[in-house]
Amino acid sequence: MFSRKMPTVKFTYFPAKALGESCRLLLAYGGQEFEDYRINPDNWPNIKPTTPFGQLPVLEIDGKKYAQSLAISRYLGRKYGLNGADIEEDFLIDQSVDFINDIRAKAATVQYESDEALKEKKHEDFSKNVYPPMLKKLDEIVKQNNGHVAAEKLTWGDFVFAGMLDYLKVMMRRPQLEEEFPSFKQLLDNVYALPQLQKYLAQAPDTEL
Ligand SMILES: N[C@@H](CCC(=O)N[C@@H](CS)C(=O)NCC(=O)O)C(=O)O
Repeated sequence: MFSRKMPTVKFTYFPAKALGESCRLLLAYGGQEFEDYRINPDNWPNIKPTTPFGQLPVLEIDGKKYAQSLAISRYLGRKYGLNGADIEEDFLIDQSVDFINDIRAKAATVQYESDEALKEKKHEDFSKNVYPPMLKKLDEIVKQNNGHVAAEKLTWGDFVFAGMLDYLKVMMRRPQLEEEFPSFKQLLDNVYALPQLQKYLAQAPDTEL
């Protein structure tokens, strides 16, 4: 009789949701026990050289390291049956996730601008000209997919959106985003109400982003 040893799983990220939360949520969804290692940012210079790309998050399964938040989310999504039914659905999930990541990247150019005057100027410009059409498009996609990012069903792409939303809200300075777009609230509810997530959510530290 073979007995399969449970893998040792560790997920390392900063003490934030941001790019890490979709992975944590997916591990919880998969019923995978894991060490939720939220590093003290003071230790980052020591940890950085041990990571595959000098960045976090990093997932470790029995010592093997997996990097890049979206690649990890896609991998866990496939592992736990949250991918598409065929390559057409997989494409639609990837397409929406890439678009969500485009929104994040735009907002990050403002958030991480070091020149304060330029930052404010950019924020004003993006709030008027960049975010509204992107958010409108995402709203259309989520409405067309009945509260999901693609394929009219729960996929790993929904976890990417749900995990990243607080980060987007802070960077875009739009705390009322779900009120502005009830479809986003529907999507969040579709993820956060999942029974598989309740144990994780009950003990996860509350972080702003
Ligand atoms: N494309 C990467 C980006 C990762 C990334 O930018 N990580 C940031 C934190 S959110 C980081 O590690 N920053 C510290 C550094 O680059 O030294 C991913 O999605 O995982």
